[in-house]
Amino acid sequence: MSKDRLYLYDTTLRDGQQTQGVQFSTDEKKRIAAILDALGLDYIEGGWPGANPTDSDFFDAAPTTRATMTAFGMTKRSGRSAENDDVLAAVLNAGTPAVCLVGKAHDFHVETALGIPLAENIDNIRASFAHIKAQGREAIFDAEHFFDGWKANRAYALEAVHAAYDAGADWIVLCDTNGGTLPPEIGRIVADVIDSGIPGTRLGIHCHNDTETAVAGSLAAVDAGARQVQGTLSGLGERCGNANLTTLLAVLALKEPYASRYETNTTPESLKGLRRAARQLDDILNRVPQKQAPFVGASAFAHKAGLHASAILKDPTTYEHIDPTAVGNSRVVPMSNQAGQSNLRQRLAEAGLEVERGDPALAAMLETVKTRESEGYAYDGAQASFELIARTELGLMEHKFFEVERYRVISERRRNARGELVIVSEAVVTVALPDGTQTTSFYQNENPTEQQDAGPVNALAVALSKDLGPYQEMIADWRLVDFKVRITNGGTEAVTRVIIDSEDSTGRRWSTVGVSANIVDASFEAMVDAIRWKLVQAGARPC
Ligand SMILES: CC(=O)SCCNC(=O)CCNC(=O)[C@H](O)C(C)(C)COP(=O)(O)OP(=O)(O)OC[C@H]1O[C@@H](n2cnc3c(N)ncnc32)[C@H](O)[C@@H]1OP(=O)(O)O
Ligand SMILES: CC(=O)C(=O)O
Repeated sequence: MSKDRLYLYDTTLRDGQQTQGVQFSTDEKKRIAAILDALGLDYIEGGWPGANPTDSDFFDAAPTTRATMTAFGMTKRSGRSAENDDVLAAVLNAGTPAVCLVGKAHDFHVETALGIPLAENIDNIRASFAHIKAQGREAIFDAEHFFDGWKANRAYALEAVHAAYDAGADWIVLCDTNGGTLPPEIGRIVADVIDSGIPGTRLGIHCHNDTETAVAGSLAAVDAGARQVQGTLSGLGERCGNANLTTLLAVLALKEPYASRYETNTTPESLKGLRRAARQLDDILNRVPQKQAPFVGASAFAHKAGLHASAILKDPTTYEHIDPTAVGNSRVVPMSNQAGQSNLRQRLAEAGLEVERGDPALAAMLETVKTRESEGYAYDGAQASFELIARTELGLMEHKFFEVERYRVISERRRNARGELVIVSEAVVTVALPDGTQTTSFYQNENPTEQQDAGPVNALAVALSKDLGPYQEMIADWRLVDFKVRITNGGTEAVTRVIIDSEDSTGRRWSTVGVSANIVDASFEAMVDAIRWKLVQAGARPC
Protein backbone atom coordinates (compact mmCIF):
# COMPACT_ATOMS: atom_id res chain seq x y z
CA MET A 1 0.00 0.00 0.00
CA SER A 2 1.48 3.36 -0.99
CA LYS A 3 1.69 5.93 1.74
CA ASP A 4 0.12 9.40 1.76
CA ARG A 5 2.52 12.30 2.16
CA LEU A 6 2.19 14.35 5.35
CA TYR A 7 3.88 17.75 5.50
CA LEU A 8 5.32 18.99 8.78
CA TYR A 9 5.37 22.73 9.32
CA ASP A 10 7.33 24.21 12.20
CA THR A 11 6.47 27.55 13.80
CA THR A 12 8.95 27.52 16.72
CA LEU A 13 10.58 30.68 15.40
CA ARG A 14 7.24 32.51 15.15
CA ASP A 15 4.50 31.11 17.44
CA GLY A 16 7.24 29.58 19.65
CA GLN A 17 8.64 33.08 20.09
CA GLN A 18 5.20 34.13 21.37
CA THR A 19 5.87 32.00 24.50
CA GLN A 20 5.92 34.21 27.57
CA GLY A 21 9.56 34.67 28.61
CA VAL A 22 11.06 33.50 25.31
CA GLN A 23 13.02 35.92 23.17
CA PHE A 24 15.32 34.39 20.60
CA SER A 25 18.26 36.35 19.25
CA THR A 26 18.88 36.26 15.49
CA ASP A 27 21.78 33.88 16.02
CA GLU A 28 19.62 31.59 18.18
CA LYS A 29 16.97 31.57 15.48
CA LYS A 30 19.59 30.40 12.99
CA ARG A 31 20.72 27.63 15.33
CA ILE A 32 17.12 26.49 15.82
CA ALA A 33 16.52 26.53 12.06
CA ALA A 34 19.50 24.17 11.64
CA ILE A 35 18.10 21.85 14.34
CA LEU A 36 14.69 21.80 12.63
CA ASP A 37 16.22 21.17 9.24
CA ALA A 38 18.19 18.20 10.54
CA LEU A 39 14.95 16.70 11.91
CA GLY A 40 13.46 16.61 8.41
CA LEU A 41 10.71 19.22 8.66
CA ASP A 42 9.14 20.44 5.44
CA TYR A 43 8.56 24.09 6.35
CA ILE A 44 10.30 26.44 8.76
CA GLU A 45 8.35 29.57 9.60
CA GLY A 46 11.16 31.98 10.40
CA GLY A 47 9.14 34.83 11.92
CA TRP A 48 7.37 38.00 10.86
CA PRO A 49 9.68 40.19 8.76
CA GLY A 50 9.13 43.83 9.58
CA ALA A 51 7.50 43.17 12.96
CA ASN A 52 10.70 43.42 14.98
CA PRO A 53 14.43 43.87 14.28
CA THR A 54 15.35 40.28 15.20
CA ASP A 55 12.94 38.76 12.70
CA SER A 56 13.94 41.27 10.02
CA ASP A 57 17.65 40.51 10.60
CA PHE A 58 16.93 36.79 10.42
CA PHE A 59 15.35 37.14 6.98
CA ASP A 60 18.02 39.58 5.77
CA ALA A 61 20.46 36.68 5.88
CA ALA A 62 18.15 33.67 6.16
CA PRO A 63 20.01 30.37 6.48
CA THR A 64 19.92 28.00 3.54
CA THR A 65 17.72 25.09 4.51
CA ARG A 66 16.39 22.04 2.76
CA ALA A 67 13.04 22.86 4.39
CA THR A 68 11.00 25.58 2.69
CA MET A 69 11.70 28.85 4.51
CA THR A 70 8.45 30.69 5.15
CA ALA A 71 7.75 34.29 6.15
CA PHE A 72 4.68 35.02 8.28
CA GLY A 73 2.41 38.06 8.23
CA MET A 74 -1.23 39.07 8.15
CA THR A 75 -3.74 39.66 5.41
CA LYS A 76 -3.79 43.17 4.01
CA ARG A 77 -5.45 45.84 6.07
CA SER A 78 -8.63 47.61 4.99
CA GLY A 79 -8.43 50.94 3.22
CA ARG A 80 -5.42 50.09 1.04
CA SER A 81 -4.64 47.67 -1.74
CA ALA A 82 -2.51 44.57 -1.20
CA GLU A 83 0.16 46.21 -3.36
CA ASN A 84 0.21 49.29 -1.11
CA ASP A 85 0.10 47.64 2.31
CA ASP A 86 3.53 48.27 3.85
CA VAL A 87 3.15 45.46 6.45
CA LEU A 88 2.42 42.92 3.70
CA ALA A 89 5.21 44.40 1.57
CA ALA A 90 7.75 43.80 4.34
CA VAL A 91 6.68 40.14 4.51
CA LEU A 92 6.99 39.67 0.75
CA ASN A 93 10.28 41.57 0.61
CA ALA A 94 11.86 38.85 2.74
CA GLY A 95 11.93 36.94 -0.54
CA THR A 96 11.04 33.53 0.89
CA PRO A 97 9.66 30.81 -1.40
CA ALA A 98 6.60 30.45 0.85
CA VAL A 99 4.48 33.06 2.63
CA CYS A 100 1.94 32.36 5.37
CA LEU A 101 -0.71 34.97 6.17
CA VAL A 102 -3.03 34.87 9.15
CA GLY A 103 -6.58 36.10 8.54
CA LYS A 104 -9.88 36.13 10.37
CA ALA A 105 -12.36 33.29 9.87
CA HIS A 106 -14.64 34.08 12.82
CA ASP A 107 -17.33 36.72 12.25
CA PHE A 108 -17.07 37.88 15.87
CA HIS A 109 -13.38 38.74 15.40
CA VAL A 110 -13.99 40.56 12.14
CA GLU A 111 -16.56 42.77 13.78
CA THR A 112 -14.89 43.12 17.20
CA ALA A 113 -11.13 42.99 16.60
CA LEU A 114 -10.93 44.38 13.07
CA GLY A 115 -14.11 46.46 13.25
CA ILE A 116 -14.88 46.06 9.55
CA PRO A 117 -17.86 44.63 7.63
CA LEU A 118 -17.78 40.85 7.13
CA ALA A 119 -17.65 41.17 3.33
CA GLU A 120 -14.65 43.50 3.51
CA ASN A 121 -12.63 40.90 5.41
CA ILE A 122 -13.42 38.34 2.69
CA ASP A 123 -12.23 40.85 0.05
CA ASN A 124 -9.02 41.45 2.05
CA ILE A 125 -8.30 37.71 2.22
CA ARG A 126 -8.98 37.24 -1.50
CA ALA A 127 -6.85 40.23 -2.54
CA SER A 128 -3.95 39.21 -0.28
CA PHE A 129 -3.70 35.70 -1.70
CA ALA A 130 -4.12 36.83 -5.29
CA HIS A 131 -1.20 39.21 -4.67
CA ILE A 132 1.08 36.53 -3.18
CA LYS A 133 0.31 34.10 -5.98
CA ALA A 134 0.95 36.82 -8.59
CA GLN A 135 4.47 36.99 -7.14
CA GLY A 136 4.94 33.28 -7.67
CA ARG A 137 5.12 32.32 -4.01
CA GLU A 138 3.73 29.28 -2.30
CA ALA A 139 0.80 30.69 -0.28
CA ILE A 140 -0.45 29.45 3.08
CA PHE A 141 -3.56 30.77 4.81
CA ASP A 142 -3.64 30.45 8.62
CA ALA A 143 -7.39 30.70 9.21
CA GLU A 144 -7.42 32.18 12.69
CA HIS A 145 -10.16 31.04 15.14
CA PHE A 146 -11.49 28.74 12.44
CA PHE A 147 -13.04 26.16 14.76
CA ASP A 148 -14.75 28.71 17.03
CA GLY A 149 -15.81 30.59 13.91
CA TRP A 150 -17.26 27.42 12.34
CA LYS A 151 -19.30 26.77 15.51
CA ALA A 152 -20.58 30.35 15.64
CA ASN A 153 -21.23 30.91 11.91
CA ARG A 154 -20.31 27.93 9.73
CA ALA A 155 -21.21 29.66 6.47
CA TYR A 156 -18.92 32.61 7.17
CA ALA A 157 -15.97 30.50 8.34
CA LEU A 158 -16.25 28.41 5.15
CA GLU A 159 -16.60 31.54 3.02
CA ALA A 160 -13.32 32.87 4.50
CA VAL A 161 -11.31 29.73 3.75
CA HIS A 162 -12.85 29.34 0.29
CA ALA A 163 -11.93 32.96 -0.51
CA ALA A 164 -8.26 32.14 0.11
CA TYR A 165 -8.51 28.80 -1.70
CA ASP A 166 -10.22 30.30 -4.75
CA ALA A 167 -7.58 33.06 -4.87
CA GLY A 168 -4.93 30.35 -5.21
CA ALA A 169 -3.75 29.64 -1.66
CA ASP A 170 -1.83 26.35 -1.72
CA TRP A 171 -2.63 25.46 1.88
CA ILE A 172 -5.61 26.31 4.07
CA VAL A 173 -4.56 25.82 7.67
CA LEU A 174 -7.41 25.52 10.16
CA CYS A 175 -6.33 27.12 13.42
CA ASP A 176 -7.72 26.32 16.86
CA THR A 177 -6.34 29.64 18.02
CA ASN A 178 -7.81 29.60 21.55
CA GLY A 179 -7.00 25.90 22.00
CA GLY A 180 -10.43 25.02 23.38
CA THR A 181 -11.67 22.57 20.74
CA LEU A 182 -11.43 18.90 21.69
CA PRO A 183 -10.13 16.27 19.23
CA PRO A 184 -13.44 14.62 18.18
CA GLU A 185 -14.86 18.02 17.27
CA ILE A 186 -11.71 18.93 15.35
CA GLY A 187 -12.09 15.70 13.35
CA ARG A 188 -15.74 16.42 12.52
CA ILE A 189 -15.08 20.02 11.46
CA VAL A 190 -12.07 19.10 9.28
CA ALA A 191 -14.27 16.47 7.56
CA ASP A 192 -16.91 19.14 6.95
CA VAL A 193 -14.34 21.45 5.31
CA ILE A 194 -13.29 18.61 3.01
CA ASP A 195 -16.97 17.99 2.17
CA SER A 196 -17.28 21.69 1.32
CA GLY A 197 -14.79 21.23 -1.53
CA ILE A 198 -11.27 21.86 -0.17
CA PRO A 199 -9.34 18.61 -0.52
CA GLY A 200 -7.42 17.23 2.49
CA THR A 201 -4.20 17.44 0.45
CA ARG A 202 -4.52 21.24 0.69
CA LEU A 203 -5.60 21.38 4.36
CA GLY A 204 -3.43 21.92 7.43
CA ILE A 205 -4.03 21.95 11.17
CA HIS A 206 -2.67 24.37 13.79
CA CYS A 207 -3.65 23.45 17.36
CA HIS A 208 -2.97 25.19 20.65
CA ASN A 209 -2.56 23.25 23.86
CA ASP A 210 -4.96 24.99 26.25
CA THR A 211 -6.77 21.73 26.99
CA GLU A 212 -3.57 19.64 26.82
CA THR A 213 -4.93 17.96 23.67
CA ALA A 214 -3.07 19.78 20.88
CA VAL A 215 -1.23 16.65 19.74
CA ALA A 216 -4.43 14.58 19.87
CA GLY A 217 -6.32 17.33 18.03
CA SER A 218 -3.67 17.38 15.30
CA LEU A 219 -3.90 13.61 14.92
CA ALA A 220 -7.71 13.85 14.74
CA ALA A 221 -7.32 16.33 11.86
CA VAL A 222 -4.92 13.96 10.09
CA ASP A 223 -7.38 11.08 10.61
CA ALA A 224 -10.06 13.26 9.02
CA GLY A 225 -7.85 13.97 5.99
CA ALA A 226 -5.67 17.05 6.67
CA ARG A 227 -2.17 16.63 5.25
CA GLN A 228 -0.18 19.46 6.82
CA VAL A 229 0.54 19.56 10.56
CA GLN A 230 1.82 22.68 12.27
CA GLY A 231 3.54 22.72 15.64
CA THR A 232 6.62 23.74 17.57
CA LEU A 233 9.64 22.07 19.14
CA SER A 234 8.75 20.90 22.67
CA GLY A 235 5.34 22.59 22.29
CA LEU A 236 6.50 26.20 22.72
CA GLY A 237 3.94 28.86 21.81
CA GLU A 238 1.40 31.45 22.87
CA ARG A 239 -0.19 30.76 26.32
CA CYS A 240 -0.03 26.98 26.91
CA GLY A 241 1.83 26.41 23.67
CA ASN A 242 1.27 24.74 20.31
CA ALA A 243 1.01 21.12 19.30
CA ASN A 244 4.30 19.55 20.33
CA LEU A 245 6.12 18.64 17.11
CA THR A 246 8.76 16.73 19.05
CA THR A 247 6.04 14.31 20.13
CA LEU A 248 4.24 14.39 16.79
CA LEU A 249 7.40 13.55 14.83
CA ALA A 250 7.88 10.43 16.94
CA VAL A 251 4.20 9.44 16.89
CA LEU A 252 3.87 9.81 13.12
CA ALA A 253 7.04 7.83 12.46
CA LEU A 254 6.70 5.10 15.06
CA LYS A 255 3.06 4.57 16.04
CA GLU A 256 0.26 2.89 14.14
CA PRO A 257 -1.74 3.54 12.08
CA TYR A 258 0.35 6.63 11.22
CA ALA A 259 3.69 4.91 10.54
CA SER A 260 2.13 2.60 7.91
CA ARG A 261 -0.19 5.16 6.37
CA TYR A 262 1.93 8.28 6.08
CA GLU A 263 5.26 9.30 4.74
CA THR A 264 7.11 12.35 6.07
CA ASN A 265 10.54 13.76 5.44
CA THR A 266 11.92 12.30 8.66
CA THR A 267 14.14 9.22 8.45
CA PRO A 268 15.04 6.65 11.11
CA GLU A 269 18.40 8.43 11.31
CA SER A 270 16.96 11.94 11.74
CA LEU A 271 14.56 10.61 14.39
CA LYS A 272 17.53 9.44 16.44
CA GLY A 273 18.41 13.14 16.79
CA LEU A 274 15.10 13.97 18.48
CA ARG A 275 16.25 13.86 22.11
CA ARG A 276 19.35 15.85 21.25
CA ALA A 277 17.24 18.45 19.43
CA ALA A 278 15.05 18.89 22.53
CA ARG A 279 18.16 19.30 24.72
CA GLN A 280 19.68 21.83 22.32
CA LEU A 281 16.49 23.88 22.53
CA ASP A 282 16.61 23.69 26.35
CA ASP A 283 20.20 24.95 26.23
CA ILE A 284 19.19 27.88 24.04
CA LEU A 285 16.27 28.63 26.38
CA ASN A 286 18.58 28.21 29.36
CA ARG A 287 16.06 26.00 31.12
CA VAL A 288 16.21 22.69 32.93
CA PRO A 289 14.99 19.91 30.61
CA GLN A 290 11.52 18.61 31.39
CA LYS A 291 12.13 15.07 32.68
CA GLN A 292 8.67 13.76 31.86
CA ALA A 293 8.56 14.96 28.27
CA PRO A 294 7.22 12.08 26.15
CA PHE A 295 9.87 10.29 24.07
CA VAL A 296 12.71 12.73 24.85
CA GLY A 297 12.56 13.33 28.63
CA ALA A 298 15.13 11.77 30.96
CA SER A 299 12.27 9.86 32.65
CA ALA A 300 10.54 8.77 29.43
CA PHE A 301 12.18 5.35 29.74
CA ALA A 302 12.97 5.31 33.49
CA HIS A 303 11.76 2.21 35.33
CA LYS A 304 11.56 2.96 39.00
CA ALA A 305 9.32 0.29 40.51
CA GLY A 306 10.89 -3.05 41.42
CA LEU A 307 8.27 -5.05 39.46
CA HIS A 308 8.89 -2.98 36.34
CA ALA A 309 12.69 -3.23 36.59
CA SER A 310 12.52 -6.98 37.11
CA ALA A 311 10.44 -7.47 33.93
CA ILE A 312 12.49 -4.97 31.91
CA LEU A 313 15.60 -7.04 32.50
CA LYS A 314 13.79 -10.06 31.05
CA ASP A 315 12.38 -8.19 28.05
CA PRO A 316 12.31 -4.37 27.70
CA THR A 317 9.06 -4.45 25.74
CA THR A 318 7.26 -5.42 28.97
CA TYR A 319 7.23 -1.77 30.06
CA GLU A 320 8.32 0.23 27.00
CA HIS A 321 6.06 1.25 24.13
CA ILE A 322 8.99 1.86 21.76
CA ASP A 323 12.71 1.22 21.70
CA PRO A 324 14.20 4.35 23.36
CA THR A 325 17.14 4.39 20.94
CA ALA A 326 14.72 5.11 18.06
CA VAL A 327 14.46 8.69 19.36
CA GLY A 328 18.01 8.89 20.70
CA ASN A 329 16.94 8.30 24.29
CA SER A 330 18.02 5.58 26.70
CA ARG A 331 16.63 3.37 29.40
CA VAL A 332 17.24 4.26 33.07
CA VAL A 333 16.66 1.99 36.05
CA PRO A 334 16.86 4.35 39.02
CA MET A 335 17.35 3.46 42.66
CA SER A 336 14.77 4.34 45.30
CA ASN A 337 12.64 2.86 48.05
CA GLN A 338 10.44 1.43 45.25
CA ALA A 339 13.34 -0.72 44.07
CA GLY A 340 14.13 -4.40 44.37
CA GLN A 341 17.28 -6.37 43.58
CA SER A 342 16.58 -6.20 39.84
CA ASN A 343 16.78 -2.37 39.81
CA LEU A 344 19.89 -2.64 41.86
CA ARG A 345 21.75 -5.12 39.66
CA GLN A 346 20.83 -3.23 36.50
CA ARG A 347 21.97 0.05 38.00
CA LEU A 348 25.21 -1.51 39.20
CA ALA A 349 25.86 -3.03 35.77
CA GLU A 350 25.47 0.42 34.22
CA ALA A 351 28.15 1.65 36.64
CA GLY A 352 30.42 -1.22 35.57
CA LEU A 353 29.80 -3.26 38.75
CA GLU A 354 28.74 -6.86 38.12
CA VAL A 355 27.19 -8.42 41.24
CA GLU A 356 25.73 -11.92 41.33
CA ARG A 357 22.03 -12.28 42.20
CA GLY A 358 21.80 -13.22 45.89
CA ASP A 359 25.10 -11.54 46.87
CA PRO A 360 24.55 -10.35 50.50
CA ALA A 361 25.94 -6.91 49.52
CA LEU A 362 22.76 -6.38 47.45
CA ALA A 363 20.51 -6.73 50.48
CA ALA A 364 22.79 -4.44 52.49
CA MET A 365 22.68 -1.81 49.74
CA LEU A 366 18.91 -1.97 49.47
CA GLU A 367 18.65 -1.65 53.23
CA THR A 368 20.94 1.41 53.23
CA VAL A 369 19.03 3.07 50.39
CA LYS A 370 15.63 2.46 52.00
CA THR A 371 16.83 3.63 55.44
CA ARG A 372 18.40 6.77 54.03
CA GLU A 373 15.32 7.54 51.92
CA SER A 374 13.26 7.37 55.12
CA GLU A 375 15.63 10.01 56.51
CA GLY A 376 14.94 12.33 53.59
CA TYR A 377 17.49 11.28 50.94
CA ALA A 378 16.22 10.50 47.42
CA TYR A 379 18.33 8.36 45.13
CA ASP A 380 16.22 8.06 42.00
CA GLY A 381 17.48 11.47 40.89
CA ALA A 382 20.93 11.17 42.47
CA GLN A 383 22.55 8.22 40.80
CA ALA A 384 26.10 9.26 41.64
CA SER A 385 25.39 9.29 45.39
CA PHE A 386 23.79 5.88 45.02
CA GLU A 387 26.90 4.59 43.27
CA LEU A 388 29.06 5.73 46.19
CA ILE A 389 26.81 3.78 48.62
CA ALA A 390 27.07 0.73 46.36
CA ARG A 391 30.85 0.92 46.18
CA THR A 392 31.04 1.28 49.96
CA GLU A 393 28.83 -1.79 50.53
CA LEU A 394 30.89 -3.76 48.00
CA GLY A 395 34.08 -2.85 49.86
CA LEU A 396 35.39 -0.81 46.93
CA MET A 397 35.65 2.49 48.81
CA GLU A 398 37.90 1.75 51.76
CA HIS A 399 39.23 5.25 51.48
CA LYS A 400 37.18 8.29 50.55
CA PHE A 401 40.13 10.27 49.11
CA PHE A 402 39.66 13.13 51.58
CA GLU A 403 37.78 13.98 54.75
CA VAL A 404 36.41 17.43 55.47
CA GLU A 405 37.74 18.54 58.85
CA ARG A 406 35.70 21.73 58.97
CA TYR A 407 34.19 24.46 56.92
CA ARG A 408 32.91 27.94 57.62
CA VAL A 409 30.77 30.14 55.43
CA ILE A 410 29.55 33.69 55.91
CA SER A 411 27.12 35.66 53.76
CA GLU A 412 26.74 39.38 54.06
CA ARG A 413 24.67 42.05 52.30
CA ARG A 414 26.56 45.33 52.31
CA ARG A 415 27.67 48.29 50.22
CA ASN A 416 30.99 47.94 48.41
CA ALA A 417 33.61 50.66 47.96
CA ARG A 418 31.60 52.12 45.04
CA GLY A 419 28.50 52.33 47.22
CA GLU A 420 26.69 49.51 45.36
CA LEU A 421 24.58 47.02 47.28
CA VAL A 422 26.24 43.60 47.00
CA ILE A 423 26.13 40.16 48.56
CA VAL A 424 29.49 38.92 49.74
CA SER A 425 29.99 35.26 50.62
CA GLU A 426 33.19 33.88 52.09
CA ALA A 427 34.01 30.23 52.60
CA VAL A 428 36.93 28.41 54.25
CA VAL A 429 37.29 24.64 53.92
CA THR A 430 39.88 22.41 55.57
CA VAL A 431 40.35 18.89 54.28
CA ALA A 432 42.53 16.02 55.53
CA LEU A 433 44.29 13.95 52.85
CA PRO A 434 45.27 10.27 53.12
CA ASP A 435 48.99 11.13 53.55
CA GLY A 436 48.16 12.90 56.82
CA THR A 437 48.49 16.45 55.45
CA GLN A 438 45.75 19.07 55.56
CA THR A 439 44.89 21.87 53.14
CA THR A 440 42.85 24.96 53.92
CA SER A 441 41.27 26.98 51.10
CA PHE A 442 39.50 30.32 51.13
CA TYR A 443 37.18 31.87 48.55
CA GLN A 444 35.18 35.07 48.52
CA ASN A 445 32.59 36.12 45.96
CA GLU A 446 30.94 39.47 45.61
CA ASN A 447 27.92 39.97 43.39
CA PRO A 448 25.16 42.43 42.77
CA THR A 449 22.11 41.46 44.80
CA GLU A 450 20.09 40.41 41.75
CA GLN A 451 22.68 37.87 40.55
CA GLN A 452 21.79 34.22 41.27
CA ASP A 453 25.17 32.62 41.95
CA ALA A 454 26.20 35.11 44.59
CA GLY A 455 25.57 32.79 47.47
CA PRO A 456 27.33 30.74 50.08
CA VAL A 457 26.92 27.46 48.16
CA ASN A 458 28.90 28.85 45.25
CA ALA A 459 31.61 30.12 47.63
CA LEU A 460 31.81 26.73 49.36
CA ALA A 461 31.98 24.86 46.04
CA VAL A 462 34.92 26.95 44.90
CA ALA A 463 36.74 26.70 48.23
CA LEU A 464 36.20 22.92 48.43
CA SER A 465 37.52 22.32 44.94
CA LYS A 466 40.45 24.76 45.19
CA ASP A 467 43.12 22.57 46.74
CA LEU A 468 42.63 18.84 47.06
CA GLY A 469 46.39 18.19 46.97
CA PRO A 470 47.27 15.28 44.66
CA TYR A 471 43.65 15.03 43.43
CA GLN A 472 43.36 18.64 42.35
CA GLU A 473 44.09 18.08 38.66
CA MET A 474 41.41 15.38 38.44
CA ILE A 475 38.66 17.68 39.65
CA ALA A 476 39.82 20.97 38.15
CA ASP A 477 37.03 20.95 35.51
CA TRP A 478 34.21 20.11 37.98
CA ARG A 479 31.35 22.59 37.82
CA LEU A 480 28.17 22.87 39.87
CA VAL A 481 25.48 23.57 37.26
CA ASP A 482 22.16 23.35 39.08
CA PHE A 483 20.77 22.70 42.49
CA LYS A 484 17.28 21.92 43.71
CA VAL A 485 16.12 22.36 47.26
CA ARG A 486 13.20 20.57 48.90
CA ILE A 487 11.94 20.69 52.46
CA THR A 488 11.04 17.11 53.28
CA ASN A 489 10.44 14.84 56.24
CA GLY A 490 13.45 13.02 57.63
CA GLY A 491 11.81 10.67 60.11
CA THR A 492 9.66 12.96 62.21
CA GLU A 493 11.68 16.15 61.60
CA ALA A 494 11.48 18.50 58.63
CA VAL A 495 14.86 18.47 56.85
CA THR A 496 16.30 20.07 53.74
CA ARG A 497 17.19 17.88 50.79
CA VAL A 498 19.48 19.31 48.15
CA ILE A 499 20.16 17.62 44.81
CA ILE A 500 23.02 19.11 42.87
CA ASP A 501 23.85 18.55 39.23
CA SER A 502 27.51 18.64 38.28
CA GLU A 503 29.23 18.76 34.93
CA ASP A 504 32.80 18.50 33.66
CA SER A 505 34.63 19.46 30.49
CA THR A 506 33.63 16.17 28.79
CA GLY A 507 29.97 17.29 28.98
CA ARG A 508 29.23 14.48 31.45
CA ARG A 509 26.53 15.31 34.04
CA TRP A 510 25.90 13.62 37.36
CA SER A 511 23.63 14.21 40.34
CA THR A 512 24.22 13.84 44.05
CA VAL A 513 22.13 14.36 47.17
CA GLY A 514 22.66 15.80 50.64
CA VAL A 515 20.29 16.07 53.59
CA SER A 516 20.55 18.22 56.70
CA ALA A 517 18.49 20.52 58.88
CA ASN A 518 20.68 23.26 57.36
CA ILE A 519 20.46 24.09 53.65
CA VAL A 520 24.14 24.97 53.32
CA ASP A 521 25.20 21.78 55.04
CA ALA A 522 22.89 19.68 52.80
CA SER A 523 24.42 21.36 49.74
CA PHE A 524 27.90 20.74 51.08
CA GLU A 525 27.22 17.03 51.58
CA ALA A 526 25.95 16.74 48.00
CA MET A 527 29.08 18.56 46.75
CA VAL A 528 31.41 16.24 48.61
CA ASP A 529 29.66 13.27 46.98
CA ALA A 530 29.94 14.96 43.58
CA ILE A 531 33.70 15.35 43.92
CA ARG A 532 34.21 11.82 45.31
CA TRP A 533 32.24 10.39 42.38
CA LYS A 534 34.39 12.31 39.92
CA LEU A 535 37.54 10.99 41.60
CA VAL A 536 36.20 7.42 41.30
CA GLN A 537 35.57 7.98 37.59
CA ALA A 538 39.09 9.41 37.18
CA GLY A 539 40.53 6.22 38.74
CA ALA A 540 42.01 8.11 41.73
CA ARG A 541 44.01 6.01 44.20
CA PRO A 542 44.89 6.70 47.86
CA CYS A 543 48.19 8.51 48.02
C1 LIG B 1 -2.97 34.09 16.19
C2 LIG B 1 -1.62 34.59 16.11
O1 LIG B 1 -0.85 34.26 16.93
S1 LIG B 1 -1.20 35.56 14.81
C3 LIG B 1 0.41 36.13 15.14
C4 LIG B 1 0.39 37.27 16.07
N1 LIG B 1 1.74 37.73 16.24
C5 LIG B 1 2.02 38.95 16.64
O2 LIG B 1 1.14 39.76 16.88
C6 LIG B 1 3.47 39.29 16.84
C7 LIG B 1 3.95 40.34 15.87
N2 LIG B 1 3.13 41.51 15.91
C8 LIG B 1 3.61 42.78 15.98
O3 LIG B 1 4.80 42.98 16.11
C9 LIG B 1 2.65 43.91 15.86
O4 LIG B 1 1.38 43.50 16.34
C10 LIG B 1 2.53 44.40 14.39
C11 LIG B 1 3.89 45.03 14.00
C12 LIG B 1 2.25 43.29 13.42
C13 LIG B 1 1.43 45.42 14.28
O5 LIG B 1 1.69 46.39 15.23
P1 LIG B 1 0.69 47.67 15.37
O6 LIG B 1 0.56 48.29 14.03
O7 LIG B 1 1.25 48.47 16.47
O8 LIG B 1 -0.74 47.08 15.72
P2 LIG B 1 -1.24 46.32 17.03
O9 LIG B 1 -0.33 45.21 17.34
O10 LIG B 1 -1.55 47.25 18.16
O11 LIG B 1 -2.65 45.77 16.53
C14 LIG B 1 -2.77 44.94 15.44
C15 LIG B 1 -3.60 45.60 14.34
O12 LIG B 1 -3.69 44.66 13.27
C16 LIG B 1 -5.08 44.43 12.98
N3 LIG B 1 -5.19 43.06 12.55
C17 LIG B 1 -5.21 41.95 13.31
N4 LIG B 1 -5.31 40.88 12.52
C18 LIG B 1 -5.36 41.31 11.26
C19 LIG B 1 -5.48 40.65 10.02
N5 LIG B 1 -5.52 39.33 9.94
N6 LIG B 1 -5.52 41.40 8.91
C20 LIG B 1 -5.43 42.74 8.98
N7 LIG B 1 -5.32 43.42 10.12
C21 LIG B 1 -5.28 42.70 11.26
C22 LIG B 1 -5.80 44.72 14.28
O13 LIG B 1 -7.15 45.00 14.10
C23 LIG B 1 -5.04 45.92 14.79
O14 LIG B 1 -5.44 47.06 14.10
P3 LIG B 1 -5.93 48.42 14.87
O15 LIG B 1 -4.70 48.92 15.56
O16 LIG B 1 -6.38 49.29 13.75
O17 LIG B 1 -6.99 48.00 15.80
C1 LIG C 1 -2.05 31.66 13.36
C2 LIG C 1 -1.99 31.25 14.74
O1 LIG C 1 -0.93 31.21 15.33
C3 LIG C 1 -3.21 30.87 15.41
O2 LIG C 1 -4.30 31.12 14.89
O3 LIG C 1 -3.11 30.32 16.52
